[in-house]
Parts: sequence; structure tokens; C-alpha cells
Amino acid sequence: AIYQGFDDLPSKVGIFDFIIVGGGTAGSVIANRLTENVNFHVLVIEAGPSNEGVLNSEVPLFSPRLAGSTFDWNFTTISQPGLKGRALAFPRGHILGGSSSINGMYYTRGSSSDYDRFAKVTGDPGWSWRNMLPYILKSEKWTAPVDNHNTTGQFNPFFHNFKGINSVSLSGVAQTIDDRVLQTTQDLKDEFPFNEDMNSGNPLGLGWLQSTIGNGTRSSAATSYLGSSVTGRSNLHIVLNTRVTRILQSNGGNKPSFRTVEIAMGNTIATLVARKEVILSGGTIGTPHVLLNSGFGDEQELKLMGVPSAVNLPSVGKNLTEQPGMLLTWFVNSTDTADKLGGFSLFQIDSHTDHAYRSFKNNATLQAQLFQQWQSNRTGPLTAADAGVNQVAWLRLPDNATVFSEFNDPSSGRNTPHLELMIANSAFFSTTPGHFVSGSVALVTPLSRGSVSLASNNPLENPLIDPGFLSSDFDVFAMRSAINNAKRFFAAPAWQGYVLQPSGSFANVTNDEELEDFIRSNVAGVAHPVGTAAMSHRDANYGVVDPDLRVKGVEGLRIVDASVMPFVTSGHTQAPVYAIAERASDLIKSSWN
Ligand SMILES: Cc1cc2nc3c(=O)[nH]c(=O)nc-3n(C[C@H](O)[C@H](O)[C@H](O)COP(=O)(O)OP(=O)(O)OC[C@H]3O[C@@H](n4cnc5c(N)ncnc54)[C@H](O)[C@@H]3O)c2cc1C
Repeated sequence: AIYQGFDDLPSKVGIFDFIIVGGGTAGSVIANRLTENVNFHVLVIEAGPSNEGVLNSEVPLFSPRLAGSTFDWNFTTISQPGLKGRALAFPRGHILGGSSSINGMYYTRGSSSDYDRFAKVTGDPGWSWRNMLPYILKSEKWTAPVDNHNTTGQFNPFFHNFKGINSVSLSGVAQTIDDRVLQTTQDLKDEFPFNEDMNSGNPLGLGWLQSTIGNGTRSSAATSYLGSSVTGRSNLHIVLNTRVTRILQSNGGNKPSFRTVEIAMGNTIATLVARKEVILSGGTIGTPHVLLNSGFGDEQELKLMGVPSAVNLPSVGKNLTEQPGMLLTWFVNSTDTADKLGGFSLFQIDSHTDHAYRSFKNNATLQAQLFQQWQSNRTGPLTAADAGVNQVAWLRLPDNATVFSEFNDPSSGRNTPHLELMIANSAFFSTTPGHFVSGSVALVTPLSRGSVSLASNNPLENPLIDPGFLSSDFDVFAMRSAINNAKRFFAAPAWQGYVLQPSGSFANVTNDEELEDFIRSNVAGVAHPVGTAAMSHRDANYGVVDPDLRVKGVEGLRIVDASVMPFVTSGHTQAPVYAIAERASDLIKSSWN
């Protein structure tokens, strides 16, 4: 059952075996898999409201309206020295399904060596690509695109599962630039080779985007893993609108045991004890925030904040890793672009939160028409993850790049990209009137690291979020390369006579110094933070969880979410989170069977 608040939870439901803190992407997977065993009584405590009936979460192209809404935690970073002192919005889902209910739905697994590196740093081959691929597949339900077009050559069925849980599909919205994009893979074969399937473990090259969309509707952890057949299970209870503040020590065995959750309810607090385990799935920000409030962290730093230390684990909240990205736009010699939709992007949501909404409102006739189409048969432009993006390229810096004389390669292996280039038949959200093509570039293997720390000892106060954007010179070099890649892409013969001059301040960049200034003035995060409760080798004196995702030094507490990734995968992060949670479910089940 699902309850709207903690007070609604009937006392007769008794003691829970597992309490999952956070009904987000990972938390929903764990809730589903643990309750497959009818003997396990599971409670999920989610701070946000239900996803039911949230139209902006259902209609794929409406998703940018969610950032900055009540379904977002509405965090802001601290001022970023690498970004000329700018502070950026840092969206995180505050809704059942967590960030999977508000994200951009891009489905990218990363490279095989990203997982092999997880296995190497933890000393556990269970995290390798070979062992994780079955979990990736277990989570996926491949579905046909909404326009039922012939998808031969646009993906490789060998690497997909048609019978899993979470829907994944190719876009069902053709773009007028599709042929030019594919022609570029011929024109510039060496730099942008065609890759039939970027989710094979070998993502390098340019391929067709896959998204967590099924039947023209967002497929989130809430709509898939917590579908009605699952929430109807008598051993699963989900409490919404309820925030966990701390994990407290319970009576222990050999090690201190932390199986008690503390819940904030107005001015009063309540506690609940799990018989077997508490699973912390609050995400890359929520998880370290709860841990720090509970006294897990650097003893000295906590003391300064007036928080009594429970376990000295200095790595809690450290190693925050986020990918920097930015948008480059060019005017085009056409009026047939996706700009007419009003455009959307995750970039610069700090300053453009409701632009998408306004632009849709401004074109009320088109909005009504497209929405009616979506409502009547779930087809049309509103079924796409983004305005005009059908292809993405994954690129490496050249081996002889000068930056490698100063920095070791941060990628996990030679089949792994450093850079992403999304190609859009629009300027996403731009307020500039006109028609555009754009390259949205991101550095997927940043070297900069940041932190999540406490602002005070009030557990309800937002933490300080410092992604450390562009604090490493490697990242600045790589962003410069990303921009040059995009320029070369759109200078290919395929675009001749179509791509005109660059738009906005990009047009004024004439030398390296101006380019760096342009980068520092425009980079934003791409909402893929990881690493703040990283897993490490069982014997390592750093890290937060062991390879079985148990918090080091204590009993009864595990962490399962994006925070456990020691490095960010070389892509968007939801597919790895689903897979990590699938494996974690098996680890938990096998400990208690
Ligand atoms: C705007 C946006 C766009 C993105 N776009 C993409 C994309 O296109 N493709 C992609 O692959 N990835 C994308 N991502 C990233 C991806 O969605 C995340 O990596 C992934 O969903 C994280 O899963 P998680 O389980 O770690 O955390 P979440 O899914 O965020 O779950 C954490 C949950 O815990 C709850 N919670 C936190 N603290 C508490 C507490 N104290 N008490 C109770 N509950 C709590 C939260 O409300 C939330 O529901 C995007 C993310 C965002 C925010």
C-alpha cells in the first residue's frame, strides 16, 4: 500500500524486515525485488509526493518543467570559483521514483571498462561488465518506437532485453537533420564513426539515442518497478511526504548496529527499527546528508558543526563527481527545425526554469494540437526525450593530446569516451528567435572533484553542495576540445549551405583565452552526480561502503544508489543505477535467505 504520510501507516502492519530510505531510482528497484520474497516485510520512506497523475512527469517533452518545481529538491550549489563565482541549480527528484521521475530519460550504460574499473577498485569481480550485463538486461524492457518505424541498423537487439521491467525505446520522432547527421559519419569517418548501438559496452562513435520511454510515456522507477502489481503486494508499504533525518544506533552484535531511522514530523520526531537492515537510497546528495547528520563522516569536521561522531568515515560526502556541459548553437538556413516546439534543455535550468512552459504557452495552438495528439494516441513530438535530439556521439581526446603530459587519462579504458556530443535539430530552450542546430557538449570523465557537507547541525537545512566545477585544468582543456569537435562536426560537407553563423556569445569567441572565458561563463552541470558514499576494497582505509554496499565498520546499514559509484560512468547515470540496484537486491537477498 501507499500512504500519503507517516501518520497514515497503520500500527498493525508490525515490524519491518527492511526499511528503505528514499523511494527513488535505486530504492524502487530494491523495494520491488525484496518483496518478491513474501516473507520480507518492507517499508519505503520517501520525502517527496506521489508520481501518480503528474502530467509533466508522464509527457516526455514536458520534463524540463519539473526542475524547479515541487518535484525537485531545488538545491543550489555554492558559488563555483571555476565558473566565475556562479552558483547553479542542482536538480534532484523529490517524488516517488526520485530522479528517474524528473530526468531527461537518456538511456546510456557507459562502457564495459567503467564497470571493470568498479570491479578493480573494489576487488569484487561481481561489479565487472561481464557480471553486470545480466543485471542491466534484467532491468530493461526494449519497446518499439511510437511511430513503429523500421529500426534495423539503429540498435543491436543482441544487447537488449525485450522482457525486463523498465521500458527503453528509440525516438519515434524523425528529424529533418537525421540524414545530415548520418552523412557526417561518412564525411568524417575517423572522428565520428557510426556506432550501431552505443549500449553494447563499446559506446565510441555516433549512434541513435535510446530513452526510457515506452508507449510515448516516461518509464520511471515508479511507473515500472513500482507498478500496481508490485505496490499491491501485502508485504510492501510505501510512506510518502516523509523525511528521514538520521540513522541511529540500535542494540548491536559484534559491530555497532544502525537499524533505526529517525523521521521528522513537524516538531516531533519518530523512530522505527528494521529487523534486518536499513537501506539508504537517498541519492548522491540525500545519502551523504543523512549520513553526516547521523555522525558518519570526518570526525573533526562533524565536531566543528556540533554533530557527535558515530563512526569516523572521512570519505562521506567527498569525491562528489559531476559532469560539466554546455550548449553551442548555430543559425541554420531552414525554418523546419524543432525550435517551433519551444525547445527544452536541462542546461541552464538555473536561469531558464520555466522558459519551456512559457514558450509552449506562447504557442497555444501548437501546444493544444500536440497535446491532443499525445492524449489520443501517444504519438508526435511530445513523445521525444528532447526537442530534436535523435543522435549522440561519444568521443575520446586524441592519444597525443598535450594535456596527457600533465594528467593521467581519467577514462576507465580505451573503449571509453571522454566527451559527449548530442546533436539537436533546435537550440533547445533558446529565447533567441530563429532556427538552429546545436551541439550539446559534456565532459563525461571529469577530474574535478567536490563535496557535500553540512551547513549546520539542523538535519532539515540543505547541505552545502560544491561540485568543484572546472577546478582541474584537465576539465578546461577537455571542454575546449569538446567545442572544437562540435565545430568540426558542423563544418562537415553534409552541413554545407545549411549551417550558418554561431549564435549568442559563442559567435564572439576568436581565440583560446576567449574560449576559456566562454566556457567558464556557460558551463553547467548535467545532473549526473555520483561518488559521495563510494564503494572501495574491503580493506581500504577510504571509501564508505564495502563491495557488498555495507557501510564500513557497522552492521545493519547498506547504501544503494548513485552515491556508491567510485567513478562516474562515461555517460548518463540512470542505467548504471538501475543495474547496481538490481545486483544489490541479490546481495541483500542472499545475505538473508
Ligand atoms: C533533471 C535531471 C535530469 C537527468 N537526466 C538524465 C538522463 O537523461 N539520463 C540518465 O541516465 N540520467 C539522468 N539523470 C540522472 C539520473 O536520473 C540519476 O543518476 C538517478 O536517477 C539517480 O538515482 P538514485 O537512486 O541515486 O537517486 P534518486 O533517484 O534521486 O532517488 C533518491 C530518492 O531519495 C529521496 N530522499 C532523499 N533524501 C531523503 C530523506 N532524507 N528522506 C526520505 N527520502 C529521501 C528523494 O526524494 C528521492 O526520491 C538526470 C537527473 C536529473 C535530476
